[in-house]
Amino acid sequence: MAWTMRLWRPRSLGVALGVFLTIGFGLQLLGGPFQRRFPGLQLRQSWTPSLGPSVKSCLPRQRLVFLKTHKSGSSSVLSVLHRYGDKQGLRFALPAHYQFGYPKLFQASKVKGYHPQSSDAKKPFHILCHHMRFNLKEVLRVMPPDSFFFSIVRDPAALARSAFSYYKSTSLAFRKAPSLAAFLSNPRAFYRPGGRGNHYARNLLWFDFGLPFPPETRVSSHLPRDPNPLQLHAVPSGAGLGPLFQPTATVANSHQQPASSAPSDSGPSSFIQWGLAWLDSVFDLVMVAEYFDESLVLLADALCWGLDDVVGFMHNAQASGSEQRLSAANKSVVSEEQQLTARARAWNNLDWALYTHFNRSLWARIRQYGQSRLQRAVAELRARREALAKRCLMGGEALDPKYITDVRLRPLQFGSAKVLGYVLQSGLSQKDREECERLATPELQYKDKLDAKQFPPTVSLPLKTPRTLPP
Ligand SMILES: Nc1ncnc2c1ncn2[C@@H]1O[C@H](COP(=O)(O)OS(=O)(=O)O)[C@@H](OP(=O)(O)O)[C@H]1O
Repeated sequence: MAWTMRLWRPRSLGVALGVFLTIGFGLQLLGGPFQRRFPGLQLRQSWTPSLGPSVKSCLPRQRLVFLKTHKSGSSSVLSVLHRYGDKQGLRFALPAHYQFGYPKLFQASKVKGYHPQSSDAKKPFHILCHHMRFNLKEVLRVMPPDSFFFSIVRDPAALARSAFSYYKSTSLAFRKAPSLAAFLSNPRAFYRPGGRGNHYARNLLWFDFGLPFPPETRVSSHLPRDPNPLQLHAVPSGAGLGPLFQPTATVANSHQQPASSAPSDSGPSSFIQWGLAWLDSVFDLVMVAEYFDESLVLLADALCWGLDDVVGFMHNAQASGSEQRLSAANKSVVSEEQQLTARARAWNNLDWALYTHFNRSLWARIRQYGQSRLQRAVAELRARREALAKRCLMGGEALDPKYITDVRLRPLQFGSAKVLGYVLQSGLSQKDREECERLATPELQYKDKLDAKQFPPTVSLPLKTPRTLPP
C-alpha cells in the first residue's frame, strides 16, 4: 500500500485531488482492467532487447493487440500484421465491417465470433488490430492479458495535415475551415467540442488511446461512454516521468528530435502524466511514424520475428503529402510551414505530450538495443524493401490510383487527396505474385480476404427434391 501513502502526503494532496477530479471519467473507463493486466498496480517491466543475432532463444510472439491510431502510418503496420497472420494461419479478431464501432469505445461484442464465456486459455484470437477507440477492459475480454500490446504515434503537425485533407468533409470543424492554416490560426472559430467528427480535429491520438480529456477540452455530453464501467480509485504508481519537452539524444545524432515548437515549457500537467504513465503500463511498444523503420526493427526484436516478417510497403499515403514536401523548398513556404507546425502542436497539446513521450521512450530503447546494431538492421530492412519493390511493383513505387485498375489493389479513395497504391509487375511467377499481392493489398481488401478465410460462406446444400415434381 506504499503507493496509497505516497498519494496522501500533504505535498501530493493538491496534485492527487486535481487528478481525481479531472480524471474521474477516465478511471471509470480504465480502472478495472488496469488491475487485471498488472496485479498489484505494478508498472510493466522495462523492455529488454535481445542480445544479438547469434543468440536466438525466443519463441515468436503471436498474441498481439495493435491499437491502430488514425493518420499515423498505422495502415502500413496493419499490412505487416495482415501478411504475417495470413501466412502463419493466425486468427484475427475482426470487426463486422472495417472498424470496431469507432468512434465509440471498443466493445468485445463487436468482434465477429466472440463468445463471452471463453476463458483466457480458450480465447480464440491471435491478433486484434483494426481501428478502435481503445478500451482495455473490453479488449481483455477478447485477448489474453499477456498479449503484446503496441501502437504507433506521429508528430501531431504531420498528423493534422494528413487528417485535415482526409477528414475535410467528415469533421464539422474542418469542413467549415477554408484551409488548415486558417483553421489553426483561430481554431475556436471552427471547432466545437463534440461536434460531428470533431475528434479528428483535435488530439486524435489521445482520443484513439481511449484516454479521458481534461475539463477544458472535454466533450463529455457527446462522447460515447462505457456502458458498464468498473471502478478503481487509484492512480498508477511509479509514474516517475521526467520533463517531457526536452531534446533527446539520437542515433548518430542525425535525427532532429521534437524539442522546438513545444506548446509548453512548464512540462505536462499531472493529468497528462497520469495518462502517459497509464499507457506505459499497458503498451509494450509504441512505434513512431517518423522513425518507422527503427520502430519496425524494435518490433521484430520484441516479437522474436525476422526482418522479413516486418518488411513491407507504405500504405495509405496521400498524394498531397509529397506535393507539400516539394513546395516546402520555397523559403516563404518554409516559414509558413514552421508556423503551421508550431500551431498544430500547440492546438493538439495532449497529442504533442503523447508524441514527445513515446518518441523519447523509443530512443531510450534504441540505446538499449545498440545504436550501430540498429543502424545495420535498418539498412538491411531498407535493402530488402527495395529489392521487393523492384521485384513486385510497376515503377518500383506507389502510384496514382488512376493507374490501378485491379480493384483488389486499389485503395479506398477518401478525403480531398488521392490515396496512392500499387500495380504489380507483369510476368511474375505464381509464388512471387502471391507474395507481391500480399505486400500490395490495401487494408480493406485484405480484411475482406481474412474475413472470407475465417468465415467461409456456408454452402447451402441443394434440397433433395426430385428434379421433376410429381403432378
Ligand atoms: N512507413 C511510414 N512512415 C511514415 N508515414 C507513413 C508510413 N506509412 C504511411 N504513412 C503515412 O501515414 C498516413 C496514413 O496513416 P494511417 O494509415 O494511420 O491512416 S488511416 O487512419 O488508417 O486512414 C499517410 O500520411 P499522409 O500521406 O500525410 O496523409 C501516410 O503517408
